[in-house]
Amino acid sequence: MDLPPLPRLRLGGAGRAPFRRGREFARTAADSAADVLHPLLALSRGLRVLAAGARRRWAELPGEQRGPAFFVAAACLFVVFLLPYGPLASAIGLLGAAGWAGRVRAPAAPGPGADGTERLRLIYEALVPYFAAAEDPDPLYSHGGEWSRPFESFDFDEDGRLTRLLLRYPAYFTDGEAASRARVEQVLYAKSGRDREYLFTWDEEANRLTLAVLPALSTAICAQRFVTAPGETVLGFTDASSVRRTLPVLEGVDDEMAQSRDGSDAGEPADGGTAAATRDVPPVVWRTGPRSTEPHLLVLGRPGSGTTTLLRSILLQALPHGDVLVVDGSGTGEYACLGGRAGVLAVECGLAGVLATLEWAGHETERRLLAANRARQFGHSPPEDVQRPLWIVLDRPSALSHVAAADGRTDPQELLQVPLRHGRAANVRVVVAEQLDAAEGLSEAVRFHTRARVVLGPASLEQTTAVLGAPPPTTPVPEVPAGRGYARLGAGPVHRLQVPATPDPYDDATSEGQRRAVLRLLPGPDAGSPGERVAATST
Ligand SMILES: Nc1ncnc2c1ncn2[C@@H]1O[C@H](COP(=O)(O)OP(=O)(O)OP(=O)(O)O)[C@@H](O)[C@H]1O
Repeated sequence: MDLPPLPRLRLGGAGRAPFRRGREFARTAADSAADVLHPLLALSRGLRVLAAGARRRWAELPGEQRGPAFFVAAACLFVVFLLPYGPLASAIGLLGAAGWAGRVRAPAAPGPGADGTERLRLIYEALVPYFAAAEDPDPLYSHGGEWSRPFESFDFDEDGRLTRLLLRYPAYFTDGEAASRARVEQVLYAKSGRDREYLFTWDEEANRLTLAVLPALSTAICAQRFVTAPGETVLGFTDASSVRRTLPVLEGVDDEMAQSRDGSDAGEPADGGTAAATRDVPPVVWRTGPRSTEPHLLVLGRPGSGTTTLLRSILLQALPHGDVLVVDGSGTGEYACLGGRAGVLAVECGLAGVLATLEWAGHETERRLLAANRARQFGHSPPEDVQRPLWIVLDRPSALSHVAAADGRTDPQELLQVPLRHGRAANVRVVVAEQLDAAEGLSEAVRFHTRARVVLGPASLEQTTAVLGAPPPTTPVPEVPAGRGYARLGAGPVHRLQVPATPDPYDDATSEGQRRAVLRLLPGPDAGSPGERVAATST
């Protein structure tokens, strides 16, 4: 038998209306009264404060001084009474003082707490040897000194850990010298906890240094079509403070796959993790083309740091607008997914094939250069095939150089001279990835012409500085995820970088979501064989 429905409760019934109106009237009246009485309340509070202060002073006064003090006060009152407008002026003065004393003060900002104070004191003491000078008559930093003087502001997180510190330092500190800065940064890094990444910002004009804890860069961005202009390649993503631009990207493709498998349309993924969502993220964009000052790129990293992944990501972005030649020096078949695709002229790993391909690339660069020159002489724009970029992508060329030297053949890197030297005018871009410990095997031409640089994975400060030509602005990362590193384009600033995950779709370890994301970006099969394409382009 079905249960009968419960009668509906009438919560907002007509009988309650007079009560509600009465309550609203009482609230409005109370608010108005509070507004009108607010100055009076402040004055009475101020008078109470003044009276309490006077009582405390009187109580603190030694007994023998009370008589003279009373006499002086009475004399002053008498003089004021005799002065024209004296009583009125003193009444106004008293009301002013009461109003000031009775004003409502904003609650004081919460302090750093006992642990935080101790941490700040330790940091202060550790900085004394670097910021103190014996000749300074009024040192900002001295042993046992007051830390709150130079430390202008600071923030702690909910665990009581320092997240930001703004400090002053004396003008005589040599903040223009990298070594002096590095010493101070090292101390702050050690004293604030080595398990986080810090950004140091030196304001040399104002003698101020800011330490800020950086959040980890997102590792949930996978290969996808980025919203970029022609000639722009996204190397990865960085901090919002580092670049002014953002790109909308889809984050968490694995979650998206989990949802589509479950049939759920949106919201929480099946495992309770974060759902795939579009976010605006600051990118590191590398601009190539005839006007680019950094037409070629060098990527260095330890084995497993993600250099092949970055090259794959660049290739997938290049393919819709250009032709690519891939030289796989390690010969592990990590570019097999590109074989036979439209726009892929060749994927070579054997020495003979690599030499033939690079020789062709040299001639093709010269042909493009001549065609572009001729068009310019006649005042035309370059022919269409010259405007279509040619990408020469080499992974671990030093391994092939070694094989060539052992075999008495031409070094493949020698064949890169023409594309590297004239690539900018001929719309040819060279991308080289090499392992850090084999960087000495790179030719002079590669080192000289690759002005866009990326370092991935764990690397010492010296190594990173040597590759980028400038030290990174942040401290080493405690745990480096694959594809994490630094990028520098020409003489620009050094950016933190996280490369979008672009795994080999034929690798068994690749997740289903990422495999599909990469396959979706691959062009369809080429009509002719790769060899035919190279031959056709060269004629
Ligand atoms: N940006 C990234 N996000 C997620 N995983 C990544 C990223 N980059 C690399 N990986 C993963 O790290 C592993 C190594 O990457 P990769 O093969 O690109 O490194 P590598 O520097 O080329 O090393 P090796 O020369 O040994 O192949 C792979 O499993 C890859 O999927």
